[in-house]
Amino acid sequence: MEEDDENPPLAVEIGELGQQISSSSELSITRRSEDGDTVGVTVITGYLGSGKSTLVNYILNAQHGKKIAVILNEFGEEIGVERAMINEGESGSLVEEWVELANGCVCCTVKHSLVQALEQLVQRKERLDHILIETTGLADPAPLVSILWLDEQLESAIKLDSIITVVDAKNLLLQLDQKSVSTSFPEAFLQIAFADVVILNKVDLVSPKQSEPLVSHALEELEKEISNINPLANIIVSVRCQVDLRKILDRQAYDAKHVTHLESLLKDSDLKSTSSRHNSKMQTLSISEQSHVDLEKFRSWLEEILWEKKYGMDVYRCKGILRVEKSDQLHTLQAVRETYEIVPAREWMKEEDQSNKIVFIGKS
Ligand SMILES: Nc1nc2c(ncn2[C@@H]2O[C@H](COP(=O)(O)OP(=O)(O)OP(=O)(O)O)[C@@H](O)[C@H]2O)c(=O)[nH]1
Repeated sequence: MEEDDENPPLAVEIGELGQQISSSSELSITRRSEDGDTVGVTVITGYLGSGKSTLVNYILNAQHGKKIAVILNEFGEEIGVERAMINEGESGSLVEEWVELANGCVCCTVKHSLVQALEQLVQRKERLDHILIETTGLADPAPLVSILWLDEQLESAIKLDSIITVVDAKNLLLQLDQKSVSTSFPEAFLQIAFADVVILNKVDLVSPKQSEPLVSHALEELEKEISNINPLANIIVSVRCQVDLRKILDRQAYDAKHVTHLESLLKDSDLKSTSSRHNSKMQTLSISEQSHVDLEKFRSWLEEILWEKKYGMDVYRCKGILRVEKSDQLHTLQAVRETYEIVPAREWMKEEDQSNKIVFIGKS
């Protein structure tokens, strides 16, 4: 990139490779912007070639009036290839600011770099509304989540907004059937299991020579397969990732005070436990229980499951709504792997079903 004296590109120096951050408490992203707002971070994951870059480009070029920065991380690329791009909002014009992420996979080797890149972007917060992180080959977003999903009390300047998984409609079933080398599941499973939103992309390539009813049947099957893996994810069907941005940005999927992400739990009084036909070990377990829970006992029980794997369960994702003893507040439960949070969200409404509802997504 050419340097221009008057308007030099902002290249962000990133820390050394291999510097690991083991817990979110070591992080230093604690500055709050002057107006007190936090910047939402959306993690975009998905199988090779599913359409992640297409989505990022679509978001950057859309006329949404938001200033959005993107951090790109491509495993195995040369250092210097990656960049952060910022959409200047109103005009929709792109300003490229280069954030050079060191070579490596976000989930293991460049966490520190990522944190620094985020800090650099947040420092210039007055110009930013949202940050996208596009990842490649990220089978397990849990470590990333532990970086981004910070407690509000830490006064973080950034906030995990949601995890979006882009899925290739033509190849999904093949990808689910693939043998995995590094984990006990093909990575396509894990990416869907962790997603808050699944974009079922490339639907134009699903049986294009067949008649319309057959195509919609094929799509229904795909949606069913995704729901079997993760019944809590919102599924959006797309061609070239042209989606309604209101459905993917500002989801606030991890914001305890924002319970819309748990709408499906509230609505669905009859959640079913499921398992994917492609890998019978990947399961969803749903619990619905009317009695109030003792919060301390509940925490111990949950910690036994998440931390001690007491019942042999390996939980990737868990969401729930709790009816807590001696409280008129609906409490929300969120867990990603071992990290969990239970927070009072709002008062129960008289007309709603005041049951505890919990969904576990995982193994065994
Ligand atoms: N036919 C069709 N092609 C698409 C669609 N979406 C994306 N593509 C094409 O699929 C190819 C891969 O898309 P990318 O956006 O680069 O996918 P990616 O997930 O970023 O790929 P990697 O970075 O390699 O993981 C490109 O040639 C896109 O133009 C779609 O909905 N339909």
